[in-house]
Amino acid sequence: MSLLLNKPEVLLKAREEMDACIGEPVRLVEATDLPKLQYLRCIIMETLRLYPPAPLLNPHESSADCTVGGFHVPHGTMLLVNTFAIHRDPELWDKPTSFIPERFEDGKNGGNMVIPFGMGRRRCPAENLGMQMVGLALGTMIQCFDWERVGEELVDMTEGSGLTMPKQLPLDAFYQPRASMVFCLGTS
Ligand code: HEM
Repeated sequence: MSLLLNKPEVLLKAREEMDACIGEPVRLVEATDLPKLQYLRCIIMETLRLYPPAPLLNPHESSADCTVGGFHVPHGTMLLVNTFAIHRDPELWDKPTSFIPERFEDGKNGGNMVIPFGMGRRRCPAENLGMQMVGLALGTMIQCFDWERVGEELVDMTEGSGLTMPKQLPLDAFYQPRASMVFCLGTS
């Protein structure tokens, strides 16, 4: 949400995709809509690229001698994968620190590695569940509310301390229900 508030044109594009996908009669976004909401998916992937909740994957241990990228890795070596550095490598990514969901459009990402869920046998077993949960939560917020920053200045994206890359300052934003969605939000 913070990244979207700093780039309202991205928020608008996601909203347009959502409205076009759901059509009439208007209803809340559902899990079955998510495969069609490709731009929403790009936003989530770009967010996970910039702010992977596990910037350093769990420590892994090599179970056998092997050679990876020309480096000999003996059996029993502890391996720490720096997802944060891989996702922002300036030799791989154009404008690595910029939020550009379009880089994931049409399934393209320049062949670069994006591994917010890890990889291999110990990768997150709940990747699909995680993507659905985030897709539905973010999708509903985009679909149902109009969002605005509290002032002219951009949302401060400074990272706080912690294992999962929390923001230093919690997000403050103005939001109100969209007139067309009020009936979906319940009034009792
Ligand atoms: C956006 C949401 C999520 C992200 C970004 C995420 C990311 C990760 C990462 C990076 C790992 C470590 C992979 C590695 O070390 O190679 C992991 C492991 C794991 N995750 Fe997730 N996860 C998410 C949601 C979930 C959810 C919702 C569940 C459970 C319902 C879950 C259950 C697990 C489990 C059990 C492991 C350990 C797998 C193993 O060691 O074999 N994750 N996750």
